[in-house]
Amino acid sequence: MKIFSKAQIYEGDRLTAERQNISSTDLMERAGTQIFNWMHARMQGAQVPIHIFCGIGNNGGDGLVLARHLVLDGYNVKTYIINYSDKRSKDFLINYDRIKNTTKDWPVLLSDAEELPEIHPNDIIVDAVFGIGLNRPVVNWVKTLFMHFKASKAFTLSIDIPSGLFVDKPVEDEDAVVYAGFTLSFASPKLVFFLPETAKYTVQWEILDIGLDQEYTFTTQTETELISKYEVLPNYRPRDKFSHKGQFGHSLIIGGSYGKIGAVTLASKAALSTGAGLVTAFIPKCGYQILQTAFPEAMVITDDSETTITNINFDIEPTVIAFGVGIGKHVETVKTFEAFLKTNKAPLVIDADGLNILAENKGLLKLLPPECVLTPHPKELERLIGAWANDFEKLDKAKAFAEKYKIVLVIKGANTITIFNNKQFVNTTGNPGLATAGSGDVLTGIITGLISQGYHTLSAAIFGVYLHGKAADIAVEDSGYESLLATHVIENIGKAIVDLFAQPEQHEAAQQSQEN
Ligand SMILES: NC(=O)C1=CN([C@@H]2O[C@H](COP(=O)(O)OP(=O)(O)OC[C@H]3O[C@@H](n4cnc5c(N)ncnc54)[C@H](OP(=O)(O)O)[C@@H]3O)[C@@H](O)[C@H]2O)[C@@H](O)CC1
Ligand SMILES: Nc1ncnc2c1ncn2[C@@H]1O[C@H](COP(=O)(O)OP(=O)(O)O)[C@@H](O)[C@H]1O
Ligand SMILES: [K+]
Repeated sequence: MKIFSKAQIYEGDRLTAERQNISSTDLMERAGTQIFNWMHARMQGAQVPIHIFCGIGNNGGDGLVLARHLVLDGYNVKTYIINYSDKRSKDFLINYDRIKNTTKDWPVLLSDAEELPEIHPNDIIVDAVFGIGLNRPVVNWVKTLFMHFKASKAFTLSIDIPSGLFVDKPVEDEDAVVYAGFTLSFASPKLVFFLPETAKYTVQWEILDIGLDQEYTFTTQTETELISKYEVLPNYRPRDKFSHKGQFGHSLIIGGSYGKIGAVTLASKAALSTGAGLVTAFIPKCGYQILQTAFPEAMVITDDSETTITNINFDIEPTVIAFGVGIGKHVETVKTFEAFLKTNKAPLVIDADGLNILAENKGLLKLLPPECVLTPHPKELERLIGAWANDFEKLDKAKAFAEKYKIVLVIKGANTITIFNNKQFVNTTGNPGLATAGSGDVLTGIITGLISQGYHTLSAAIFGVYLHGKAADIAVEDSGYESLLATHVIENIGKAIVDLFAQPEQHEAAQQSQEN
């Protein structure tokens, strides 16, 4: 799913109105009505007090449309205008008149923190104070209002985006943002729903289809894409009936050191479980028996050294090479890595201490093959690109770094973001169970296994991150977060692949056809 920028959303609104020959007021009516439908389907007329807080722009206008429909359907509604500016938008004003003509219970005007209404924990708050038009910090009394929402413990439904949250800037004051239980967003989800510093402002979100011009939504190129099953499926490479293992490539996993042979075992298993034709592990001598016993499907080549990688030397022709899991940063390892990079022609996936070696020897970066995959967790990323002040700066620095070295950069975390060529792909699978030893090694193996079969490195990174998260999502159904082991993720890669082709559950299918 595309994540549109603020400018693209405004342009989509404008073009939709023009091409469908409707007014912006009609579009707002659609938006507010969709929210009403969503609430009505869930509330079925329940007389829970609903407090609707509307700003004076179009987000507030959406809130007024919703309020009018709820009033007309007999709901228990109280509407407030948050009068933070006298520059009311045209469509706000039209809907202000419309609600005044609908009910004698006119919206209450709030202009300071003295007169905030009482809100009980079982009430519902609808937050239509600010939408994507927020462009400067909110004034103090509006911040007090947002803190009042939070203190009330009432369920808060935000329209389009939690008020106080910028679409493209970091939050400066955490109290000046609404904490939403749910956000109903138009056009596309907002990037801030997925970033570590701002995801907490909405527990859940959903997109409401307001019928934006389809040509515009299909053809507009976005900087950010949200990756779910429907984005990875078109890149899936089906297998031919007569295919043989020679077609699925040979993965070489270089890594391990004394006490860290498990990392290579996990990565090797993951590569083969994702479909690599052959896997060879290149490890120090001490790991030979361990690996061959733990994972007989893999072949093994040993280094000259007993405990570390000191001399990368092999007589096979790997399709892809992974470097770094469990490898350490021994001076000899760094030397042999440099020598290896100077002659290597195979696509590369670099993880763990492989990344730390790059960070400490930045000259090596220019030796990386084009479209090489790097999979740092946040600490490794910081070592590579330096510290950042906020999530936006992190992404900017990461994009510049990826661009400079022409690499595919996989920033691991709760919503792993893959960066390539100034585009960012935000993953939607995975869960906190993955915060466990070895889960990153498994990801390295999965991505390597995909490249081995002929996936382009970028597709392999995006698809691999998706499969890794999905396998973990399936695994936690049995294990719970706490008991998830990296091994369980490997065991469920198969189910994650099968799930790509699963038909939606009946209720999902019904919901989808309703939305269409
Ligand atoms: N396709 C779609 O997505 C559709 C979107 N729609 C809806 O429109 C919403 C965007 O509406 P919007 O542009 O009117 O902006 P909104 O957020 O209501 O803010 C209002 C104004 O407040 C101002 N302002 C900014 N910061 C401020 C501050 N700190 N303190 C005080 N004032 C501040 C600023 O004006 P300024 O004073 O800078 O001139 C701003 O313009 C969008 O989120 C969605 O809900 C639907 O209706 C139709 C389809
Ligand atoms: N809270 C979380 N939600 C989703 N995925 C997570 C979470 N925490 C970690 N992960 C994923 O788990 C993996 C951890 O990788 P890494 O930190 O390298 O682990 P290790 O070094 O133990 O192998 C990454 O793919 C990351 O995206
Ligand atoms: K809002």
